[in-house]
Amino acid sequence: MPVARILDALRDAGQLRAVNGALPVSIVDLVDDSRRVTSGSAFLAVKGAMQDGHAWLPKAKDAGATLAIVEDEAAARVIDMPAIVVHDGRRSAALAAAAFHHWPARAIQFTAVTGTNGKTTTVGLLRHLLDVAGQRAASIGTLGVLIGSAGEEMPGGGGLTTPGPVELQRVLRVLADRGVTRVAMETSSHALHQHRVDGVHFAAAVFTNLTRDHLDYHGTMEAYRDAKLELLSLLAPDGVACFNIDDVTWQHTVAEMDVSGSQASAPRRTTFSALQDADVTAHDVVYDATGSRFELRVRTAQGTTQHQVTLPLIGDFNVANALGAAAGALAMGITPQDVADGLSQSPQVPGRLERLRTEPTVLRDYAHTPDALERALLAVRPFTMRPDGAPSRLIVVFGCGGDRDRGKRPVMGSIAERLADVTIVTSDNPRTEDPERILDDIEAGMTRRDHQRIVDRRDAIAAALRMASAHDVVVLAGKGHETYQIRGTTSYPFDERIIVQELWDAMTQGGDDS
Ligand SMILES: CC(=O)N[C@H]1[C@@H](OP(=O)(O)OP(=O)(O)OC[C@H]2O[C@@H](n3ccc(=O)[nH]c3=O)[C@H](O)[C@@H]2O)O[C@H](CO)[C@@H](O)[C@@H]1O[C@H](C)C(=O)N[C@@H](C)C(=O)N[C@H](CCC(=O)O)C(=O)O
Ligand SMILES: Nc1ncnc2c1ncn2[C@@H]1O[C@H](COP(=O)(O)OP(=O)(O)OP(=O)(O)O)[C@@H](O)[C@H]1O
Ligand SMILES: N[C@H](CCC[C@H](N)C(=O)O)C(=O)O
Ligand SMILES: [Mg+2]
Repeated sequence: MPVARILDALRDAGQLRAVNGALPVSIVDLVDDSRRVTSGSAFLAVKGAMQDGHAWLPKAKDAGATLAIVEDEAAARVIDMPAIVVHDGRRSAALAAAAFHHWPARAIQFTAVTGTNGKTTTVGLLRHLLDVAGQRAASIGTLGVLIGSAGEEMPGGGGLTTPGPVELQRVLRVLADRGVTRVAMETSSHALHQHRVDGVHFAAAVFTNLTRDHLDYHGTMEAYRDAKLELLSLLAPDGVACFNIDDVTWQHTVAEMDVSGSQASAPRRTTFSALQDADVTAHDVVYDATGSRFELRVRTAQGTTQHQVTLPLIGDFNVANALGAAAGALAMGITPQDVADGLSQSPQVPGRLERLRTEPTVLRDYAHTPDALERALLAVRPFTMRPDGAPSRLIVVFGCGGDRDRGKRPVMGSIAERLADVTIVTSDNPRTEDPERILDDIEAGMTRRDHQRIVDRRDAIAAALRMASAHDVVVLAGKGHETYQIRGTTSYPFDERIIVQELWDAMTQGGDDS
């Protein structure tokens, strides 16, 4: 790939500061991690959240890198490495990667989904809606890269909700080459703050909700919100911002935009709501143990239309996610009737209130924030019932991830004991923290003292299964689709679908392996 193409892209974006030494005419690869350098590649040194990539320049050179892209001119000069010097390493990473992969985003129309919860579910619904409307669609997010309504898995994404800038452009190139023309993408606050998606212009951006998470990284809720709102600057000129106005933050944002609405800079926008007047709304919602039924109303300049939806996803929050997906799909030109029909045939989203077995009902769910845990437990409560109508029990097994926002732990402890009949506090992904201390943090928010504390998550699940009677509901919260548990810096196999099956077999076949 000619280096001139990268130089042009950086110059056009105002990022090029200087060129040092004799640059190679072409490079074979472009990477932002010295561990991925191969002979003849370019190494992008990024000043990261944890460390400064410039420190890895000598290693990159030893591994065969022939070009450095740096912010810090001296770091390359001192090891005599040809360098392109840029103003902002992070912004330049996304642009250089886009140029290296020959601007794959130009062949694709994008919808972004951001918010604390509901992103994975919403991009899954969008992928399905766009695909059944006849457009080859993919989604990128926590579940990886999935293509088509059935969600064919494609390797890539690097295990992040939003891939890093270099990986993202690589993935987009593969998708474009495979004929994908529509992509629904989770855009995390980390990604927006770190400019991972710069260079992608979104035809629609869906804002789901904003509740507590990631304060370890952003510091305050205001900074977290502002990171999410960075998405507005990535909207295409005629792009549409779709806001959930049942969320107080986004309601305020829309109100502020309405005040400044005459300004040319205000983006086009639509609103969605399950509770109040908006452009896309749900009426007469009826919930049951398999999903919900509602009337979808779509208001446009031409008037309002009504469409019946039978949504096969459990819980009121999934009605909100369906409305967000509907708003995004409508902004992408899908007709309201196709949206309603598509929602009624939605595939399940792995690990989101996913039923692993019945009698007792065991659900695994990805609730790892206070709001998600509350919404998930409230959604399940109506279905805890014996055949004679007497209540049965809601048993929750949950923990909190290590090396993540500590402040959410006691809040989640308090929510669990308020909303579940039995709470078993256990580990999520402890990462490099002491698992017992994480449990201490959770318990600090609990006052009832009648919960169980079982640090080993497999043992905790076994205890829940042992105590559950046929009509009880067990919710395994926090790990959802994950098939591993991170202890220290190692990922160990941990698939709750398999674990529940194994434990159940052991219990019912006489042996108890817990
Ligand atoms: C805090 C954070 O967000 N870190 C992410 C970020 O790293 P960074 O750019 O800040 O880099 P860094 O770790 O400080 O290192 C600086 C530079 O040195 C380089 N390096 C580092 C070591 C080495 O040996 N050689 C080397 O070249 C790194 O590749 C990097 O370019 O960008 C990298 C990709 O470009 C990510 O891999 C990395 O994810 C870490 C592993 C992570 O755990 N991230 C989580 C918190 C995250 O991003 N989560 C969000 C949101 C989740 C959600 O709400 O859904 C996500 O999008 O997944
Ligand atoms: N709209 C919503 N509001 C509140 N909670 C939700 C919503 N949608 C889903 N949830 C809950 O949050 C969990 C995570 O949902 P989902 O994976 O769709 O969100 P996400 O934003 O992609 O999460 P992550 O930030 O981890 O990628 C679900 O398992 C469910 O418990
Ligand atoms: N995207 C989220 C996922 C959290 C999943 C949960 N199982 C945990 O490990 O805390 C994060 O990286 O914070
Ligand atoms: Mg997600």
